[in-house]
Amino acid sequence: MIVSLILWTAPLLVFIYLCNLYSLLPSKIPGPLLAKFTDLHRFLSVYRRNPHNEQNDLHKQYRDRSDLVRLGPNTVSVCGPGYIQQIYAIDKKLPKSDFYATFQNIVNGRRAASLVAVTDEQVHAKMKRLVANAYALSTLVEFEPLVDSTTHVFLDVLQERFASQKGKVVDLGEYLQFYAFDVMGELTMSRRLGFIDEGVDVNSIMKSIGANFQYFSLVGQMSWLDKVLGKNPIYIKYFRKQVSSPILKFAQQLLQERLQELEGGGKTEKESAIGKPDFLARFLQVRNQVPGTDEEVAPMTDSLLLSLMFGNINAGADTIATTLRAVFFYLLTHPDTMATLKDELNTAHENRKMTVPCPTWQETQSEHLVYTRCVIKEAIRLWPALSLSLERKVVNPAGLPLHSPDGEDRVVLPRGTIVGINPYVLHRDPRIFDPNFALNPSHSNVESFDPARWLPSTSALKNSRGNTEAQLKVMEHDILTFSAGKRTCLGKNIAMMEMLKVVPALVMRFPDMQLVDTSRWKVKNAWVLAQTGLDVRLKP
Ligand code: HEM
Repeated sequence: MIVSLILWTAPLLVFIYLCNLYSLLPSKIPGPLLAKFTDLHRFLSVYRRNPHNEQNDLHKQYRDRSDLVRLGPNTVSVCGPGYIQQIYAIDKKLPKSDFYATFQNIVNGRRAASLVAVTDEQVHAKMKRLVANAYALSTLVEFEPLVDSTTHVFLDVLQERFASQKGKVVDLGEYLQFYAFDVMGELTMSRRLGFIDEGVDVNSIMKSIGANFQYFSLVGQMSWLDKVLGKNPIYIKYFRKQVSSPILKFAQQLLQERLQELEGGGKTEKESAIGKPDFLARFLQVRNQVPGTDEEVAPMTDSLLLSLMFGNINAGADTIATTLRAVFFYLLTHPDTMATLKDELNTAHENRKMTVPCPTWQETQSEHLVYTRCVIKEAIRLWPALSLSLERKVVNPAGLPLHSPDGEDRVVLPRGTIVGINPYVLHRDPRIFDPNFALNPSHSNVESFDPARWLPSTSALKNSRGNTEAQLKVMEHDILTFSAGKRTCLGKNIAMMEMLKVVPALVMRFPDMQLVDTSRWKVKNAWVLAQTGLDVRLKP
């Protein structure tokens, strides 16, 4: 009996011993037992589509011992005040992990990485130099009319199809996604993708992007899997379509049309091709200006143009849709917050401080819409659209030193470690987002939706929580929804503008909207923290 027990357990012990050798991490970093030996732990967590909550629970469980939690043999999740700088600051020079490489597209048999997915930092720097201007704050004013026009169509369609019939229910979550995709189509290539008008997922574009996120978020946990599956050279050579995604096909078709205008057309066509206020025109202008031989920038090839267009829609549509769904779910389940918001919007409108239905970007930044900004800020805190660890790889042979805020807990993560912060988890750390936590640790409100936490102590609003400027600054600095450092979201300003326009527009147009049934609200994390079941009566 004892012999057979030894025979059975010996291979297991050898396996555990070998795995431990493979693991690079200092043993003092706590975490689940399985994560010590294999990435299967994090793979299964994403497979269950609930890694945000599971990782949040792990950090809560181990917080007394460490701000670091082991998610795999060489993967660490970090949560605590002050770590964003220690990991994402530009001088840390940590490249993105192979998780992102799985997100790279295949165009004509070759990898075509979008800005988000490129892992070679030199290639990224060259690409970014080419296009950063197109995303600058100064271009917002030019993009504004494109957002406004789509918002007007959106409101009219909702009115006509749903609000005009008392009691009719709309899947607002789905329509917010139609809206977000159409705005990105308009901004990128001056063409709505047709979702709002048709009221359906045209050419299954949304479905296909959703399926990509589901696949990549999963294989990204064991990135070698992608090399034997989707990026397998034999599969790519013999079985994969030249251009696989419907949105890539659509973008390719529009790119060809625009290139024909530019190359074959007369003077006016050329001017129109390059003079449009969209991203594609800006990218084409760059192509006209920058000679392809300059070593500091990447040549603007057709394939790069396509990747940039695709990247915009991929990065900017589902993220905004998810955030807008969260905003409306929170508003509709928090009547007091909704009432305060309506009050602010009505007062601003009556005092001619806000254009209706869409406030201008300038108006959204004014003191008259301070609570509106707090609502969005609180939604992106509790519901960061991308809710997996934003992984980076330690490449410095000396490793990456990390220390707790008081400097007492110090660790050096060895070269080869994958380290990251999950915004969903960080944003629930009461040490950062509940300034009263130190005084009253058993009554933290960090998990509740409370826009007033962002109001300064000087605010005249009656429900101000009275946070000091210094406390607010700490909170602002630890918001990671749009990432940080040199890989920060380039579309952040555009995203904020879009949300700060459409939320007031919807609330003003449909002030009596009601949630039909909260039990249909379901959440699945495929990197995008997507929800379904936001059924609403716009006119009860
Ligand atoms: C609520 C909306 C959005 C959220 C939450 C969001 C979030 C993010 C995050 C977290 C990253 C970095 C990922 C990482 O570090 O691993 C990122 C990158 C990026 N986003 Fe966004 N995004 C949003 C909207 C947009 C929009 C509207 C656009 C385009 C107009 C856009 C374009 C990009 C691009 C180009 C990058 C890559 C930047 C680089 O690596 O240099 N995003 N976004």
